Amino acid sequence: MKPTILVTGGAGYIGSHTCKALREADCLPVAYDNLIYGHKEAVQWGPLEWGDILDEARLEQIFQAYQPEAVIHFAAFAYVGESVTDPGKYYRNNVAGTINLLESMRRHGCRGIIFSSTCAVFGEPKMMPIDETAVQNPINPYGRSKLMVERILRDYDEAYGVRHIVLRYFNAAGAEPGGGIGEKHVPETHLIPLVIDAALGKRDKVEIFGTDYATADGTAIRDYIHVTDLADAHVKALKKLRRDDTSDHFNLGTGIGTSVRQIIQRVEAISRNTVPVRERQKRPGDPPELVADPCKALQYLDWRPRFSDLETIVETAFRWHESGEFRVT
Ligand SMILES: NC(=O)c1ccc[n+]([C@@H]2O[C@H](COP(=O)([O-])OP(=O)(O)OC[C@H]3O[C@@H](n4cnc5c(N)ncnc54)[C@H](O)[C@@H]3O)[C@@H](O)[C@H]2O)c1
Ligand SMILES: O=c1ccn([C@@H]2O[C@H](COP(=O)(O)OP(=O)(O)O[C@H]3O[C@H](CO)[C@@H](O)[C@H](O)[C@H]3O)[C@@H](O)[C@H]2O)c(=O)[nH]1
Repeated sequence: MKPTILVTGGAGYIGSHTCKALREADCLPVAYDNLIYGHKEAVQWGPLEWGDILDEARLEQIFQAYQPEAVIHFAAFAYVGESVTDPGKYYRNNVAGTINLLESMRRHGCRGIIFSSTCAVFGEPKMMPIDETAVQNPINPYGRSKLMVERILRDYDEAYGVRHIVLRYFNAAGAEPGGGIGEKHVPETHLIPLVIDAALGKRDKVEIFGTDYATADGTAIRDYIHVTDLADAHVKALKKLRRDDTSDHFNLGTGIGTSVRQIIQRVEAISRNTVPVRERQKRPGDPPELVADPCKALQYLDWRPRFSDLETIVETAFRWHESGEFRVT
């Protein structure tokens, strides 16, 4: 029997890519998603169970039906700006929803969870690159909701023996190299899909938020990590959880920073089109530079990014956006 893994948010961007990787690793991924932001067409490697993590009775049904060996927990709201204007929505979904999930796990003796955290838990770090010892001081409710869950996970480990691996992604990007699934957030706020849409003429321009940062070209620097590499890290984390039965946390990035202008140039090169830009003020709360120190993940997760060079990230994202839709590969 294949091990069953409950994947909350499995119809979303990173969740659907992880379901594919789980299936390739001979697991059965059960996607649990309320489809608020997910896409049922993205669920191709196991069943889709419609449901909300805020719905305790539905969670109970799912745990009874599948008795999952472990949970990979992506379901959350992730719009930083909205989290500032509507924090209650974020704490309820991201924090209260996670507590429901943990309670179901506890009741059913499910003792392992992999949690999607973010580099936003570090706020505006003083030292670059950011390793796992950096001070955690998030500057918006989204980042704080994720940090709260990190703390709650520690308490559940200590009190009930529920083990966790926290994976703090930097900027997820790119699309499945086979082309069947990719990034479709509605509304889209992420840089790479917006720049690609401008190159494809689906938007009239892209806005550059801040051109006077203290960086080489004045625009903000991020660490873009290919979604397929992130998916692989979840499979590796699952193996580690099984093997070691201890909780841990990892920063997931490449260690390489890329500026907004460098992204635009790369999209222009791949699309052979000019991307019209408009220079704007900095977006509030955007740090100038966020780059991971991935050494701990490289050493202890036995993980190597394979698709995260800028060329492959932009190329796979461009091909997927050009075709425009999910399809079975
Ligand atoms: N995309 C990034 O760059 C990035 C970076 C760091 C962390 N993260 C985190 O990774 C996770 C996945 O991000 P993504 O980009 O794939 O987002 P996404 O919106 O594509 O996926 C999230 C999924 O969760 C579902 N969902 C939300 N609330 C739910 C609820 N209450 N019950 C059931 N399902 C619910 C949505 O319908 C969606 O399918 C999130 O937790 C996000 O905070 C993302
Ligand atoms: O139209 C745009 C959109 C973005 N940016 C800039 O591009 C960079 C990347 O922005 P974006 O793609 O929106 O990602 P982040 O704001 O870095 O946030 C993402 O990455 C975080 C981790 O770094 C996650 O926690 C969030 O969920 C996820 O949205 C930032 O400097 C933005 O200011 C622009 O200049 N123009």
